[in-house]
Amino acid sequence: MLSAQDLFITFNPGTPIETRALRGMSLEIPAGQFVTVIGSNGAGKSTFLNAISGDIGVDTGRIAIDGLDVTRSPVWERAERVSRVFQDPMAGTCEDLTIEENMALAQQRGTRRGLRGAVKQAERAMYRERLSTLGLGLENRLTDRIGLLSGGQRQAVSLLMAALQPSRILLLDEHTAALDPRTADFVLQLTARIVQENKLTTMMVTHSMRQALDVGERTVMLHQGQVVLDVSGEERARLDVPDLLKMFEKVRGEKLADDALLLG
Ligand SMILES: Nc1ncnc2c1ncn2[C@@H]1O[C@H](COP(=O)(O)OP(=O)(O)OP(=O)(O)O)[C@@H](O)[C@H]1O
Repeated sequence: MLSAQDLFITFNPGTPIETRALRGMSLEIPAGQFVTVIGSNGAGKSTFLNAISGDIGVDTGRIAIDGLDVTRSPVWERAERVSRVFQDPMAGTCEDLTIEENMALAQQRGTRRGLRGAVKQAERAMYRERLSTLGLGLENRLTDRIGLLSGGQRQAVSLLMAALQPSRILLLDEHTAALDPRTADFVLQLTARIVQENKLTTMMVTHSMRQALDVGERTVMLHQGQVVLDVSGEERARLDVPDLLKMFEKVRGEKLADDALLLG
C-alpha cells in the first residue's frame, strides 16, 4: 500500500521563478490497486512520481509504503520497494550493458552492490524464461547490448525488470507515449499482465483519457499539485472520454485548445 499525505514541493522558493509543484497532495492506494493519473502539463504528475521514488525530496508531508515511513529514505533504499518505467525507453536501462546484465542490475536493486562478475547460470536460465513470456524472441539475445533493441522491446524488458524484485510499487511515467500505437498496445497489455501477476500497487501517468479510463481500476486527476478528481468502481465505469474531458476543462477553467493528445 502507498500512502502520500499532504505533500508540498516548491522549486526555487523565494525567487522570481518559484514554482509550487505539489500543494498538499494526498493519495492512499491500497496494495495491488492499479491507478491511472491524468492532468494537464505542469499539474505535478512527474514531481509526484519523483517524490514517491525519492528522486526529489518533499518540503513537508509524509510518504509511507506498507506502513513504513520512507519520506526521508534515499532513492537506493526505496528502490527495493519502488520500481519505475519512464517515457523514454533509453531512461531506465543502461544501453551499453547486455540484456542479461541489465536484468542482473534490476535484480540487485536496493542493495549497495554494483554489477558483480558474470551472470550466474541459474539467473541466466530465469531471465531466459521470463523473456520468453514476451513472445519477442529476446530469450535468444541475452548477451546483446540493450541499446540495440527497439523502443517497444526496451519498454517490455523494463517492465520485466520492474517485476524482478518483489517490489511493491510500480511507477509508470507515460511509458507508452513514445511508442507507435500497435507497440503501445502491446506494452499496455503486458503492463496489465505483469501488474496482475505480481500484485503490484501501480500508478500510471498518461495523457490519454482513453487509457486513463480503460486501464487499471481507478482514475485520479491532478491539477496545480493536488488531486481534484478520484473515481473508481461504478462511477468510473459510467464515465466516457467526453465526460472526463468536461471535468478536465472544468478544473482548468478553460476549453482545451488541443485535445487530440488527450483523446489519443
Ligand atoms: N526540477 C525542477 N525545477 C524547477 N521547476 C520544476 C522542476 N521540475 C518540475 N518543475 C515545475 O513544477 C511544475 C510541475 O511539473 P511536473 O513535471 O511535475 O508536471 P507534469 O504534470 O508532469 O507535467 P507534464 O505533463 O508536462 O509532464 C511545473 O511548473 C514544472 O515546470
